[in-house]
Amino acid sequence: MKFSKMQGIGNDYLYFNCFEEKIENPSELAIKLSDRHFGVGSDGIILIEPSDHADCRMDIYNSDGSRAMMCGNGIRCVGKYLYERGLVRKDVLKVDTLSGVKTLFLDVKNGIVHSVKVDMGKPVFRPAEIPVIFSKETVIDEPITVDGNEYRITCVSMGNPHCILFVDDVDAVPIEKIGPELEHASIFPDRANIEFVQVLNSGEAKMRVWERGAGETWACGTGACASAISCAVNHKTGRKVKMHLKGGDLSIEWDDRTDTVFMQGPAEFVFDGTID
Ligand SMILES: N[C@H](CCC[C@H](N)C(=O)O)C(=O)O
Repeated sequence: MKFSKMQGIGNDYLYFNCFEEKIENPSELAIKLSDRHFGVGSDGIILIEPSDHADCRMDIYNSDGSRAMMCGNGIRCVGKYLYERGLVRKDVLKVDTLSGVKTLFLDVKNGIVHSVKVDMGKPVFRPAEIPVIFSKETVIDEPITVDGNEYRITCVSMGNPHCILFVDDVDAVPIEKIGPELEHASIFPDRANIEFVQVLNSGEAKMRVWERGAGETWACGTGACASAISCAVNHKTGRKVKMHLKGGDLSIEWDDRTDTVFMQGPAEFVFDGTID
């Protein structure tokens, strides 16, 4: 099996070209290969598959083997992979995912994709569709108690579930303790990605993420979108936010006319490999 290791601001996955390879049990493979001591080391694996209504289909599995609906950092890498490995020769692409078809706008110079802008679709606030078990119509700055600890949360789906908490200092968050407690909280029937956000000014925020099925990662694209939206709905920033993550920055814009969220950021190859 051939794979390409790629990363989007430090959120690293192993990519398999399923136009050429057949992957039998991706969940088991994700667990085995993601291990940073006994495997290749990654936050999960991503399958690039044929599609009859898009340029390809993206299927993502977290490092714990769970299948996810969408991956923001991953889809930018898929766009770069398709273009630079010659599967497509255009700079506007459609990638199908379990949360619908996304449109990608590639910034190409001399045949190299320098950054990718993704139409991430519309945020979803209805608890039943996130999903989160809550009695109100939205979960915006709501108090909850988990394992005896009080939190104020904002929940939104970007095709996958996100729970955002605002903090004064992201670097001081005991993420290894709070992350899994909230990821597995009973109010999240499908678990959730947990983001901790420190607002810097009306156009910038710093964040850390405890990802569902992967633990703390260096970045989460859907999480950056969910965090920027949460900043806006809580009146802490405007609708254009530069999100500073451990692995780098993402530019997020929530269009007030179309309700659409755009995410722009880099995508990089690390190395190609083969597995016997
Ligand atoms: N852990 C996520 C999937 C990966 C998303 C993330 N890496 C991104 O860039 O959006 C979930 O289970 O919903």
